[in-house]
Amino acid sequence: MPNRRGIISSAYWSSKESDLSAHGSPNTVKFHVSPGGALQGKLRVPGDKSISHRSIMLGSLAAGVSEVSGFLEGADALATLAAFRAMGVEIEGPEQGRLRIHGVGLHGLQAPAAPLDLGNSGTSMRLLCGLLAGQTFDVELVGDQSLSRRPMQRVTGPLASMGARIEATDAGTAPLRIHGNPNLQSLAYRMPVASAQVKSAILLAGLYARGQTCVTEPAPTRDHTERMLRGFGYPIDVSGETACLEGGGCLQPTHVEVPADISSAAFFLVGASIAEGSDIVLEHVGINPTRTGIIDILRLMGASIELSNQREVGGEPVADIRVVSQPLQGIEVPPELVPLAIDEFPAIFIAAACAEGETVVTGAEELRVKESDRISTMADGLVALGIDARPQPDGIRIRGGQLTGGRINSHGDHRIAMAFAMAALRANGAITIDDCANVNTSFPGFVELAQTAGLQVAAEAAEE
Ligand SMILES: O=C(O)C1=C[C@@H](OP(=O)(O)O)[C@@H](O)[C@H](O)C1
Ligand SMILES: C=C(OP(=O)(O)O)C(=O)O
Repeated sequence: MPNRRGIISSAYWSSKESDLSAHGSPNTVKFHVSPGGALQGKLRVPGDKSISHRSIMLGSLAAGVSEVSGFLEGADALATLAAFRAMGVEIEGPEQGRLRIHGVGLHGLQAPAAPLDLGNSGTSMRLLCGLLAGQTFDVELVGDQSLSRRPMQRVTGPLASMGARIEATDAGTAPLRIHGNPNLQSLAYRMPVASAQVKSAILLAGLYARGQTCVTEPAPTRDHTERMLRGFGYPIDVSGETACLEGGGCLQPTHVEVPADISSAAFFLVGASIAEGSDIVLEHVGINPTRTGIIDILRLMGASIELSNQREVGGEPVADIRVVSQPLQGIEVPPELVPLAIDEFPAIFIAAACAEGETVVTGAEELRVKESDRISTMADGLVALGIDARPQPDGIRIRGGQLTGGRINSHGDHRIAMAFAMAALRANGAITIDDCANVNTSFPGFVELAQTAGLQVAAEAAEE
């Protein structure tokens, strides 16, 4: 409950937020961030969201008990977990990031009694479209207001050519009704958009299809599905930009160790780079090369980022990352890095606002169809803080300058909220950020961890 000063305890967050985000909640939480300060210390951010989703999905389809450690207990991954429980999978935990999933095998899922509510999570909805297309039962998938606006045709289209029958709204959005078809055809699909969600949805449908399903991507995207299928003993052939698998195999249970999420670490990479006097180490962060665009982009801007203790954990590369503050320069972000940093642009735009000169991002139109339109939401917020930020159809131009204090509407987008919280490190006045409840979708405990590191941030109950 909010206490007398309106500060919200973490217990209140964890008990309430998944409910709130799952139902297109009113604006119930705001962040108040005092200006200035520096980031210091050793931090471990929560588990990787993409890998956490996939651990539930593949663990549920395996023939036997799998264990997961480091699982992200955020609302998005918990929505996936609840969906599989509703389809008859026994899942013990999460208890401090540990789960025991009693996998039911490829053909053991049962019809859920009610629509599956995936809250704010695009990954859950798109991957489930593929995984559920070949079942023997029908399912309805629903989400919050933001998820109900996001394009689903990119998965329902290719899945339809495999024989999937998925009804959507006229706009191609959720709610989705999946009519299970146990006789899916295989597919060779060349994706028009660089999207790991589309690639994964088709590969998951391919598990149920007769013959070989192949997906070719226009540029590399995160490959956690491919790596984890291998970890579950499922043969998958990746050659160049094409991944292929045969349907009808069997997943063997395994132990998935989820590394810390580089997308959550990104806020601290940027915060420590921009705030003079900062020196932090982020421990045990996943550095899969399909996710490290943020490191490459910040280094091109002049950031001081060192990796140490590089190792492989459960099929994924991991490292400790040290960041020391450095003056940044504006750059033209190489378009080939865009898919490798796709979720990190809200944070990168804050780095750009603190850099000397202009930063130009192109080839990033995908940002317009995330939890919010991240190009216009970020541009509006930066302009509100006195920065020259010009949205373009496929990106943005940002000229670095002095950030002022001000009030930001995050439009319920977790990454916008956290990015602007870090901006306060370089602002000359306080920043208030509205509509922050959804930070819990990807980063439970953000406020507490950021406070520990030195950010003067408080979560407060918003006046309703
Ligand atoms: O596969 C995944 O886990 C994800 C893929 C990306 O989406 P797209 O596939 O739409 O680029 C990313 O933005 C999302 O946060 C997670
Ligand atoms: C885009 C994101 O997630 P999703 O697509 O799963 O909602 C994100 O976390 O930034």
